[in-house]
Amino acid sequence: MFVKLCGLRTEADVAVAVEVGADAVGFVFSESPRQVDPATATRLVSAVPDGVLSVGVFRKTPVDEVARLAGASGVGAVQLHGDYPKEAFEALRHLGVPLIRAFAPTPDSDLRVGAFGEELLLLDSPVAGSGERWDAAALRDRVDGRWLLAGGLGVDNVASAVAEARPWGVDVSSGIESERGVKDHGLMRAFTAAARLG
Ligand SMILES: O=C(O)c1ccccc1N[C@@H]1O[C@H](COP(=O)(O)O)[C@@H](O)[C@H]1O
Repeated sequence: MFVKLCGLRTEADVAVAVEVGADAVGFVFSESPRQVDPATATRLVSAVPDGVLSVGVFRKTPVDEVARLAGASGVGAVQLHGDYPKEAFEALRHLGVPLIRAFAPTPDSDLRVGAFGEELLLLDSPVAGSGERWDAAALRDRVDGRWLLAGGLGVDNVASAVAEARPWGVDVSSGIESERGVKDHGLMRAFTAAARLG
């Protein structure tokens, strides 16, 4: 089970994520209570060791700005969250890093991994980063391959959510916080362990 811990803001957050065995860590570049400025992001990315994927998370940021920020910070992957069209993924291909297509699925969504040229699909609740739980059980018959489940996951529900939806991995932000934007290191550890129980 691939585990991504998202919205990290301090070096201590990164150190704990690495220690508890996260596969990926996310840094939010766009407007959010978890936003990190470019200099902080660059510093945090450089603290992520080989073998752990550092992901730059973007929502509503223009694509040329995404390219500039991702390139300058050295992130190992780019997550485009929301309504980015296929052309946005094509425009970022030159960065040479894996792209993650993240959105809230509707009955009409194209759920084929790679449909927009992405390496990973991330299916989330309607309001990204809100901690809102949603019913993802029906997805297990609609999507397969390298896809991450996100949205309202926490220590108490991640194992059952994984059993129901059968994702390749999980992603979490709110469920590992003591307050919005502040990571709880105990919850980061407990979440990572719980995600891998099933
Ligand atoms: O976490 C944010 O503030 C955020 C901002 C902009 C785009 C995506 C964001 N987070 C993503 O939301 C889910 C986690 O949601 P939850 O808080 O666990 O419900 C995850 O994909 C994050 O990358």
